[in-house]
Amino acid sequence: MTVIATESLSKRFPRVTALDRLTLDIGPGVTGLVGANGAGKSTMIKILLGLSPATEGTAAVLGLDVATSGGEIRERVGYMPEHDCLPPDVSATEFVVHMARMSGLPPAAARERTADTLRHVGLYEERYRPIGGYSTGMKQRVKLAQALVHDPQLVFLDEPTNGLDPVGRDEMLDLIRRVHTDFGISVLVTSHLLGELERTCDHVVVIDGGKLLRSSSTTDFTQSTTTLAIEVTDSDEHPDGTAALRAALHTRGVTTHDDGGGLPGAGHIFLLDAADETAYDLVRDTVADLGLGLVRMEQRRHHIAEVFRSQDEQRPEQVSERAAARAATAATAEQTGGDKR
Ligand SMILES: Nc1ncnc2c1ncn2[C@@H]1O[C@H](COP(=O)(O)OP(=O)(O)OP(=O)(O)O)[C@@H](O)[C@H]1O
Repeated sequence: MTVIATESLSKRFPRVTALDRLTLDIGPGVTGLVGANGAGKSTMIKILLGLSPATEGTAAVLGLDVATSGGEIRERVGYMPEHDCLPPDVSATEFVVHMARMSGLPPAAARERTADTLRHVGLYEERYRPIGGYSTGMKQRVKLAQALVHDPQLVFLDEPTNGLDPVGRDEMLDLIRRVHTDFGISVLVTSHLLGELERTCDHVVVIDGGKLLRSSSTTDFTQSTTTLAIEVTDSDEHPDGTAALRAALHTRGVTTHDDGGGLPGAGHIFLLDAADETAYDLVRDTVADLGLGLVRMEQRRHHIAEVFRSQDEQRPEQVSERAAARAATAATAEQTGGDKR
């Protein structure tokens, strides 16, 4: 089943091509639309909502043509805009009830749905306080609630983690995942951070400068590697268990590497290439011979940003330097919990 389909979709402004012949076929579930600032994410959402006409090409949302059925699409789709657009003097309840009424719900149903939705996004206790006194995270939740209150089939969430600290981002990403798992609502969520989408999304679409770089399931992006990450305990006999194990493996002909991948506890973790299962047995036996405890032996998965770095190395003519630099910037920003502004 297709939820969003575009065919050679383009949007040209006088000075810039915001979308350049984008062809996509997106199914149900949680889909991430990722790209740096100015990549064309918000423009795409506005076209899909039927709010802004495409210059060329076609697009359909839930089987409805965006050029002719904008009203019907907006009845069935929720939209969380990127920028702060909330009235400061009213409470979350008043605002969300108002938005529910605008969507056509009768007064009693609007109040009931508002209470349910605010509970779902974790704002139930605060629902009668004026929005002006809310934190950024609470405001993002109000924006999410108003997008969900009319029980849409699909929601567009434009940069919902913007301005949030790492804990707030994790909570928002969990909430987004639950929008799909608890209510069966499909989600299109945009982000400029490649890495945060791999935990949340079933499918990821990457655009750069309005062009499609890749559209794949998240598991295709993050296939397992043949690299093993190993972590062991220290012992009285081997106060640096990691060094002892690496030396022992070295004498048995196995080359190990430092972990450069930012796994938790990096420094105590090292990597080795495991071409086949004998490597697992060798590590297990060597750890046992040394009398150490094995904390972790796991196959590493690719991170999405790494995929772009390696694509750039392999196919420089197809993936622009600018795209790789942006991917790297996004990955760095994410590691430091940074925000784009
Ligand atoms: N109404 C407009 N008139 C002219 N140019 C526009 C207009 N809207 C967007 N653009 C340009 O189109 C390009 C894509 O913008 P868009 O807002 O879709 O990017 P984005 O990926 O959502 O980035 P951001 O997260 O910064 O909003 C940018 O170069 C932007 O300056």
